[in-house]
Amino acid sequence: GFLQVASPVPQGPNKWHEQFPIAKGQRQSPIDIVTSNAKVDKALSDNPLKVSYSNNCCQSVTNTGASFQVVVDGAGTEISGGPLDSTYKLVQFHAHWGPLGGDEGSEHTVDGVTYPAELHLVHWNQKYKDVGEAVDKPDGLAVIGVFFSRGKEHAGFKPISDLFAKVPRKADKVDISFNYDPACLLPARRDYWTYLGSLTTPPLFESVTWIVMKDPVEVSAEQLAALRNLLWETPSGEGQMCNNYRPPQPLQGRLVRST
Ligand SMILES: COc1ccc(C[C@H]2SC(=S)NC2=O)c(OC)c1
Ligand SMILES: [Zn+2]
Repeated sequence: GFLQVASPVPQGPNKWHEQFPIAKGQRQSPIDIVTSNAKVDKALSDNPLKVSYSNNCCQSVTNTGASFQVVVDGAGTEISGGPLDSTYKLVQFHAHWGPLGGDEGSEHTVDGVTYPAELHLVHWNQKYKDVGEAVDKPDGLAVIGVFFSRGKEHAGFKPISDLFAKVPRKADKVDISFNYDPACLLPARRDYWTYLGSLTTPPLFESVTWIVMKDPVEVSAEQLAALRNLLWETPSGEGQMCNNYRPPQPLQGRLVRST
C-alpha cells in the first residue's frame, strides 16, 4: 500500500513562529492583563456593549481536534457598541483549558493569575461579506473571552458540556436540537477589559478586538472534567484534549482599556 506518512502532531506555541512569523508580531494574543495599567475609558460605558443573541442560533458541536466548537447560525446574533465601530455577528464559540484539576488553562491571565478555562465567543465584522474575508482584517473579528472558575455547576453550560462525550474524536459532530442562548454563558456583571490582539492559534492573524469579561463564571469540577471527554492526537497517540492554550504574549506597548 501507499507509504503511510503519519500526520505530524502539531508543534507547540513556542515553535509556531517558524511557520507563522506573525507569532512575534506587535499585536499578539493572549496577554497578561495588568489591572493597574488598564485605563478606564468613559467612552466604553457611554456606548455600552450590546449583546443580542437569539436562542435558536446554535446548530452543532464539533471536535475540531484543538477544542470543542459550537457552530452558530449568526442570524440575528449580534454584538455592537463598547469598543466596536460596527456590528459583529457570532459565528462560533469554543474554549481552552488545562490539565485535570489544575488552575492553569485560560489564555488571558489577570495580574498573572490563570483560570482553569477560558471561553471564546467569536464574532465577525458585518462590513465584510463573510467570516473568511473578515478573519485577517485588522477590524475583522471581535472575541468575547469569559473566564471559567471551578465552583458550582453552571446550569447554562450543562446542555453543552453534556455533549462533549458524543464528540470524542476530531471531526465528530452532533447536532444541537434544543434552543440555546449563548448569552447564558456571560457573567451577570458585564464589565470588561478591551485591547487589540490576534487569533491565539495559527494563523495568528492580528484581526481581533478582544473583549475580556472581568468576572469569571463558575462551572463545576465535573463540567471542567467533561472537557476531557474530547480526545486529540498526542506524540504518544490519542489522548485526552487538555492544555490547548497559548501562554501570554508581549504587550508591545499596547493600551488595555477598561469599563
Ligand atoms: C483561520 O481562522 C481561524 C483559525 C483558528 C481559530 C480559532 C482560534 S482563534 C481564537 S480567539 N481561539 C482559537 O482557538 C479561528 O477563530 C476565529 C479562526
Ligand atoms: Zn480561542
